Amino acid sequence: MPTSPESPRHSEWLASTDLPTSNGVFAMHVFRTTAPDATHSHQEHVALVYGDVTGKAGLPVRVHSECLTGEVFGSLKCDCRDQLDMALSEIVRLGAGMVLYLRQEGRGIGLSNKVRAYHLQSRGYDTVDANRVLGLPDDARSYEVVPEMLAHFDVRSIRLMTNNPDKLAKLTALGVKVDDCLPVITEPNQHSIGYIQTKRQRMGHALPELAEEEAVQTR
Ligand SMILES: Nc1nc2c(ncn2[C@@H]2O[C@H](COP(=O)(O)OP(=O)(O)OP(=O)(O)O)[C@@H](O)[C@H]2O)c(=O)[nH]1
Ligand SMILES: [Zn+2]
Repeated sequence: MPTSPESPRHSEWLASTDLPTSNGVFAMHVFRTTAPDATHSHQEHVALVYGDVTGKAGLPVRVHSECLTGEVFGSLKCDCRDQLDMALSEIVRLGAGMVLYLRQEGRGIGLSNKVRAYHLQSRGYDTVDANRVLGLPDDARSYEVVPEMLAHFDVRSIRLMTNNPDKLAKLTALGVKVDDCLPVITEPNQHSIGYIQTKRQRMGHALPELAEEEAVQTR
């Protein structure tokens, strides 16, 4: 997936190191958004790479958006951390792949807006309507850095680890060659089941219909 020499670059490679993790040893590469007009400019994004990916076609790739509340604090309101863990262990099982970790907190609306949306959700709004009440888009993410990150490793095509058809459409529109999608389906708990149902019902995610009693009970 070469980026054309005429197209503006949105990112640059900055640094890399080996990173031993509970799933195995990954190579961590840091990129920075550079284009002045790019959404979330000057953010540092990460490619977490496992195995030999150079020149590969059909490489398993998870394009993952930052979630401080779930991934750092263990919030049970979403499935982001479970999806990240699932993607990392699946990539290791498959022998090669990468997670592109993009700093687009709260589907791109930022941390404070996401916390405002959570406050509205505690008053009964779902995740889509909470954003709308705040005058924000349902999904403000952009993925311009993705083809450039993939081109850095000369990745030819990917198997996209997602349930989200909008993410697939946006990546394809940017020239990313997606051979197929690999589902990333997690087990809901009583705090996340409404959020996961909203993804299915209002955002078109390819997820199974769930009954409330299927949620894992937590404290
Ligand atoms: N605005 C908003 N963002 C949320 C909420 N819960 C999680 N997020 C953010 O949603 C992003 C993850 O998006 P999802 O739609 O869950 O998943 P996805 O990556 O688009 O889809 P998959 O690839 O199938 O996982 C992360 O940036 C989270 O911070 C919420 O209630 N409101
Ligand atoms: Zn989350």
